[in-house]
Amino acid sequence: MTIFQFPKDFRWGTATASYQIEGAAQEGGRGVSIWDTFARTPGKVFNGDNGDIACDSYHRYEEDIELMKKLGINTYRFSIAWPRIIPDGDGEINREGLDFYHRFVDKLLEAGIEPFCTLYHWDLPQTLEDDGGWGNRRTVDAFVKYAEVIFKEFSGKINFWLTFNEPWCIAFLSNLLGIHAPGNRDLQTSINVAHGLLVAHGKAVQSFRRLGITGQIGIAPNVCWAEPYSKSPEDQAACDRSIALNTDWFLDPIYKGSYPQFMVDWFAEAGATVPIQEGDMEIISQPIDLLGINYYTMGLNRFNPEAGVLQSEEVDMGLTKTDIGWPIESRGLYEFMHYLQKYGNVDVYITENGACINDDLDNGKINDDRRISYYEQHLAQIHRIINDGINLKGYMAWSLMDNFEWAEGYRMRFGLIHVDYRSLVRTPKESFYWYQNVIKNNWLETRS
Ligand SMILES: CCOCCOc1ccc(-c2cn(C[C@@H]3NC[C@@H](O)[C@H]3O)nn2)cc1
Repeated sequence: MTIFQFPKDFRWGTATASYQIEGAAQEGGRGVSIWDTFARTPGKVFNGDNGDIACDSYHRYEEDIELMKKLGINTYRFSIAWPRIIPDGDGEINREGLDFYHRFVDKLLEAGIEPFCTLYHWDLPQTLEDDGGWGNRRTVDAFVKYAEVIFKEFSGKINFWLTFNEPWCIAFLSNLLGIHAPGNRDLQTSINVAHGLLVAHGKAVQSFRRLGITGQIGIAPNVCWAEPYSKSPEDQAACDRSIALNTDWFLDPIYKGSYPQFMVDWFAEAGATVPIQEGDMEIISQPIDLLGINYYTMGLNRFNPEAGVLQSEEVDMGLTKTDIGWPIESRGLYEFMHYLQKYGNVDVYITENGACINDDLDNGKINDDRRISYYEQHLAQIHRIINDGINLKGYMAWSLMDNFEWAEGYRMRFGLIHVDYRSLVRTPKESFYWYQNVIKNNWLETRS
């Protein structure tokens, strides 16, 4: 048994997102999002599941906050649904939507829990997608208007802000691979989306500074750490492309004011170019205060000319996998955090980390020992990272509770709390009590 002590001001939290937990999709003046549309498109989401009810957190948020208090977290990452605030994307403001989030945030603050707010966690108003989505500057301007409404409403209540969750998913998973909403499958479209969201990010940060909003603002890329299958230059290059598309493609423009040239050249070969307008890169590279990092797994990659636009394929490493099929390898988090140092020792929060383990109720308990093992391994890496002097300031487990896992629907469960989707009864899993103990002690006690 080993004890890993964490810094006294380390933030312990959990994370969720609006479309995945709220439900009440046709209530409170909410408009239609691209995920409402995508989920209703036959074949896009497992079992035809959708977010109409989800965990019903729109109505049950007080119960959720009681469970957060019981867990002992001091930070809670959530997202605001743009379609609740400006239902048609860039028109009238919906006061009822703002009032819902005021009630929610006030309850969090009452419970002594720091709100950590994501402005955009994938639920784009459908009207804007109908008019070209993130590739249309109208959407960029609409996002800035939405962000300014939220900043002015919640300045002083919310002090931690993220503009976008997982830009790689927004751009490439959703517009090149077509696996998430809106389901496009086009390289140029995905590059246009990536650029549009980066400009929107930069403009929102400019507004944040101009309006004198309290707190810190950043963005939350997801990590795809990968190592080469062999020492061949081709396999190493395939690895580099895979990592870069999740990380450098977004963080180079933000921290360096330019895209990674080797990737720009790679896409040019494929006939796609970045639609940069005069002044864009200066806007995108506004200084930010923090980074959210979402880590789940890592890959072993090799060159394969048939393997998609990156010509990079993952090889099965024979590692234990979670129930969604992702290899469990916490070392990738450690390696990635050192890779990230090329942007400087910036303040980082792990804004998502967790395991899909589909254990169900067994005599009223959920003995999700595999999830405990996953967290134990990854928190041990977090401790190593902090010990190496990297400014890792906090950790948010994905997720507080089981919820709508996008194209997987409700079959994939990431929660510390089990949700019965018929009764909506919440049941803390054994991992909930394990994490509760880590938070109470502010140390990790490994079992081996
Ligand atoms: C066959 C080709 O496959 C390509 C990869 O396909 C995927 C699918 C899904 C993901 C994915 C899902 N999550 C968890 C979410 N993060 C944000 C939060 O909302 C969680 O629900 N992270 N990454 C990645 C890649």
